[in-house]
Amino acid sequence: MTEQKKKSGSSAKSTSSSSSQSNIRVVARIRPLAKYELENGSKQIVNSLPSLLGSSPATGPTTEPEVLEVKPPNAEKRWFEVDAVFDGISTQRDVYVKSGAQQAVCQDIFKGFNCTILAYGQTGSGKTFSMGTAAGSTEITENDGIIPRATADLFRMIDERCDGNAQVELSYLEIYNEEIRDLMVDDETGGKDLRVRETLNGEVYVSGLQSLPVANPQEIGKCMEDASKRRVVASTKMNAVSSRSHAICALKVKGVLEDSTKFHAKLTLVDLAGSERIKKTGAQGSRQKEGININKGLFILGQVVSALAEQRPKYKRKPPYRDSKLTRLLQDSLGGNSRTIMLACVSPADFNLDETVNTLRYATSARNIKNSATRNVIKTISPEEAAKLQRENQLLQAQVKELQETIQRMAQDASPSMASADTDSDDDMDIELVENKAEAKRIRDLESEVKQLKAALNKKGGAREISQSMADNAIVVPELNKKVATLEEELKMKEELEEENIILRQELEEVKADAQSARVAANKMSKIMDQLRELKGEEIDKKRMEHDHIKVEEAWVSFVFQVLETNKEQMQKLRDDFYLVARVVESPDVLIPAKSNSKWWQRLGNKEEEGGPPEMTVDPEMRQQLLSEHIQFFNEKLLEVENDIATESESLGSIRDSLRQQRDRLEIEIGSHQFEKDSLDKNDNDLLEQLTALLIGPVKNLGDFA
Ligand SMILES: Nc1ncnc2c1ncn2[C@@H]1O[C@H](COP(=O)(O)OP(=O)(O)OP(=O)(O)O)[C@@H](O)[C@H]1O
Repeated sequence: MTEQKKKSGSSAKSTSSSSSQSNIRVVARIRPLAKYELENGSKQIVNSLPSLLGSSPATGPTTEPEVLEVKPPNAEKRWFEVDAVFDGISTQRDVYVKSGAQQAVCQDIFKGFNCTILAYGQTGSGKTFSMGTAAGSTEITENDGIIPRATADLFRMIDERCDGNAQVELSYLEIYNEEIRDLMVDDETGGKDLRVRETLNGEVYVSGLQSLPVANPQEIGKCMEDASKRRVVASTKMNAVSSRSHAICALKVKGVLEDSTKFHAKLTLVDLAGSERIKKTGAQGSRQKEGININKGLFILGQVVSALAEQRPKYKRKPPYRDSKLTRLLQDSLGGNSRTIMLACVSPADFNLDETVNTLRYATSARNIKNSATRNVIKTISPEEAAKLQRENQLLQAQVKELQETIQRMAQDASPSMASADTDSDDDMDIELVENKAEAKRIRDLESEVKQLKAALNKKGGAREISQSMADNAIVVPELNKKVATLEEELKMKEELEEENIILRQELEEVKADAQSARVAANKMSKIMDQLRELKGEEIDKKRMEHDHIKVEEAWVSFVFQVLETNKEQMQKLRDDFYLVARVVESPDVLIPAKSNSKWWQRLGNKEEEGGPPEMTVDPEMRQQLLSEHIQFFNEKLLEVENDIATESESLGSIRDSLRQQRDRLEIEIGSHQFEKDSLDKNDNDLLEQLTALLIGPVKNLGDFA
């Protein structure tokens, strides 16, 4: 069966409805660290905070908000509040029950509310895992996601509450590269590039989308299994089986409950393609084009979410539903006639920090979106009401009969005059008899009118046609009135929007002016930074020169030191010589070695001879005297020189130490100045960029919007 009008949910005319306003329910799921994340050394930085109320067993949706903590290694912690948080050890059942999905399927649908369950998040964050695909088997297993659980519960409830008196129809589509494809049929049989249409009362539907009756979860499982094979998936660096399209599965349910209440509702299950950084996924060629289209659709979705979530009346704007197929089809789920649960899936790894924070930001703002879900139910009437209506009906039937008889009589009364009007020749004669020609024309016109009336009355069902047209008018008039009211409302909204537009433009101008001053400030800052860098450079050069100078001085001191050391050695040698002489003088038997001690020879009163002093022996008395005299002389001299050297080397040593200290200090100073300079170089552009983004970003956004 082809679904001609895939209504987006508003109640049909015959349906009595009551509407309820509720916020979108947002839950978050943190999957365990993936293999690729473990391999690249990622750390877990996203965790659920233990609930103040303790963890309750999964018996129903959570009633108090829960918190999720993001703790980046080098930045401040952040917290996000959502309706429920699931972590790496949460089970598929926990998610189904505590998110509220089970309640939507088992209760809300049977109250006649449209429900949507939508998974959102970065590529590879666990959307498909959480949503799952319908299982072909009867048993639900631990790993089955929301879809198989929902379809199993749906049919169980139909058995319980409708005694089998219900019909379910399934449609399944994907949006791939901004093209809608019917996943229930092969491409060759059509189902490609389907159009989104809108009825006069604003209901959105996909023209030509198949909607197949299904009798049990297994049939759904089979259909979805076939459909999943048609869905576009591919392997990327971040997910071996990455969904490259947004998939929307809808189950339309209608039936009669145990108390004879008729209801109809739609359960929409959405598995979005994941947002992705093209660089991270390594997507190329057609994969890259897919990625861009995926991101575009999700970007518009983000815009719709933020427009709907805006709390400040001044900044409220019309959600841009029409800017993408995805948002047009989700129009009822976001801010419309549906009870909606949004499942935000995130990775726990520091590697995906930016994407996780983005997803959670959207998630928390989506919690502000208010939907107005309408109950699509028809209450059956009481026996008293039925009897009253029956009486009214009989009365009406009698009136109709009476009217029909009157009309018939009128038709018969008209017949004799018509009989005379039937012959053209008689007519001509009568007209000739009438003198006043104008009068004759009037009579002829009247006669033709009567003729037409007679024909209409005699025609089978003529009376019914007339009363039908009256009834139609009765329907058309209120409808026209309704349309006029809608138009008036739209006009009012338009005027309000125009007013808002003017205010926004003024604000835009103001922010633009602010941005201009921000730019000037940024330029100034850049110049100051240049100067600072220059100054730092100069300071480093100065310190370097000082350092080099000290190094030269230190080298000189070391050199002097070395000279002194040499002197010391020579002194030592002198002392040795002296002792040698002393020994010679002491012993009468030892001859003075002539050449090496010529000075001593002279000191003994001898004259220098060619070839050095001859070997000789000396008078012992004289020798003794000389000995003591020279020992004393030498000792004094030696002591003097040794003292000098010691003082000299002590002061040189302390000079050298202080120079070393100065040099070390300068090296440290140069190092820290260099580091500061490098940091200035590195942070300069970042700072400027950040400042510009901070001050100019809002203007850009406003500019886009304007
Ligand atoms: N809670 C979880 N527990 C265990 N494994 C998980 C969990 N969530 C996701 N995974 C695994 O992580 C991988 C990626 O998950 P999934 O395909 O569901 O991501 P996705 O968000 O649908 O990605 P894409 O947007 O690229 O389609 C899969 O191998 C899946 O089995």
